[in-house]
Amino acid sequence: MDMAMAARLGPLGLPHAALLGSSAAASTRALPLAPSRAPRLPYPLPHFPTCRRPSSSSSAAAYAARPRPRRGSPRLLAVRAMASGNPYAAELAAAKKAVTLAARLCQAVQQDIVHSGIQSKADKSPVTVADYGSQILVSLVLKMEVSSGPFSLVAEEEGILSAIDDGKSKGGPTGRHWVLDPIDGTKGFVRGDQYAIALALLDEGKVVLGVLACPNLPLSSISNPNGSSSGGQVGALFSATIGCGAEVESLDGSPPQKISVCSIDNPVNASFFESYESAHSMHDLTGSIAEKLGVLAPPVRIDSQAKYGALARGDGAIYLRFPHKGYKEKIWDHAAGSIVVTEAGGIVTDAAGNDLDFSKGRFLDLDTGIIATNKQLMPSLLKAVQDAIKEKNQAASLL
Ligand SMILES: Nc1ncnc2c1ncn2[C@@H]1O[C@H](COP(=O)(O)O)[C@@H](OP(=O)(O)O)[C@H]1O
Ligand SMILES: [Mg+2]
Repeated sequence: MDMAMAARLGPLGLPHAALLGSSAAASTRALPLAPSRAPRLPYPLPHFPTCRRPSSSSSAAAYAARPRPRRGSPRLLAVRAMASGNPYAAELAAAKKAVTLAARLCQAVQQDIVHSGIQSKADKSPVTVADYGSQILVSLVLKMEVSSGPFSLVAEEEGILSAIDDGKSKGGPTGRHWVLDPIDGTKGFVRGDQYAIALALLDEGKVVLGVLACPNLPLSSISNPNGSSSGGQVGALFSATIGCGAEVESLDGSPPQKISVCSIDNPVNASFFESYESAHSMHDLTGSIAEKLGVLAPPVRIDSQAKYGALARGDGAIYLRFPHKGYKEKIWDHAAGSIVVTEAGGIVTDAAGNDLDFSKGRFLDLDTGIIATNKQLMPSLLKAVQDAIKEKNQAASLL
């Protein structure tokens, strides 16, 4: 970090109120890091409906039933479990608080970028401030709110200030690791379009919790192809915990609503999401997959894991992601989004139909692509994907 950047961040590396702007500074105050009155628990419990009990044969049930290390006082764990039935309730509440704060910072910076036309001058410093500031806020809130056990954060930004040096963690198959993308969809962020603050928790190599703050996503559903709003409330916070389903609420704090993927079983009625950036996903291949499947609607191209959120609440039926050869997917680009979709009843796999494996460190061990849809469409989607890839490879071998 250079000195100019350090000066723009206040003490402790927290973004200076002047940088946030008066409204953002006021809203930061409205969401205090510590409760103003002494509650019986050190954090407010979220209003979760009791978790559904996964069937005993499911991997979620086996996972939930495994012996787990003791974290926090036994009394606290008991109170938490009785109150919500969600063993990760405290972590979920902290994660929501963290990304909501980070989203407010990002919103203020994005407005500055869009209004000042900074992007055309190739001045990257506001993006850097939002990226680093978002990570600092999330890191500090998690540390303050979930203090038991060692703190491990796998994040996109590594080694900025000591406050976020935790982002260096390598992740892996054991222990607990927070996984953070402080601004996912940076290109969309700079353009004034969609982006997300994505935070997940890995426990023994599995994603057990995910939250996605999508400040520019309409709260109810996407009403036009680039994901922007044509009126109505904007700013959605998706969340999911393993075995407990997925929810959406407004970033301003409306009560959470359960969400589920669409139930479309005929591809003719389906639409599909993909990256806005053709450099991130091969639009020619996704077009060919859609054609083989019989999808008639044009692709809905939006940036970031907002796609996973939109899919999870049924705004569209399919998400296709096929990076160009040699690209290695990062765990922070998919951890939060994938659990939001699977807990909403969807399926997320690689192009061969295998579950994504988040236990291998900072990267996902795959190089073919990622697909997501509902259970009804997945078999025919997989076939279309494999046929399209085969055709593309054959065409390439003839060149
Ligand atoms: N060549 C590439 N192929 C695939 N993904 C890429 C890429 N270059 C960057 N990305 C990833 O794509 C993410 C954005 O995904 P999407 O296309 O869905 O908006 C980026 O996240 P960041 O913006 O956090 O860096 C980045 O991690
Ligand atoms: Mg990203």
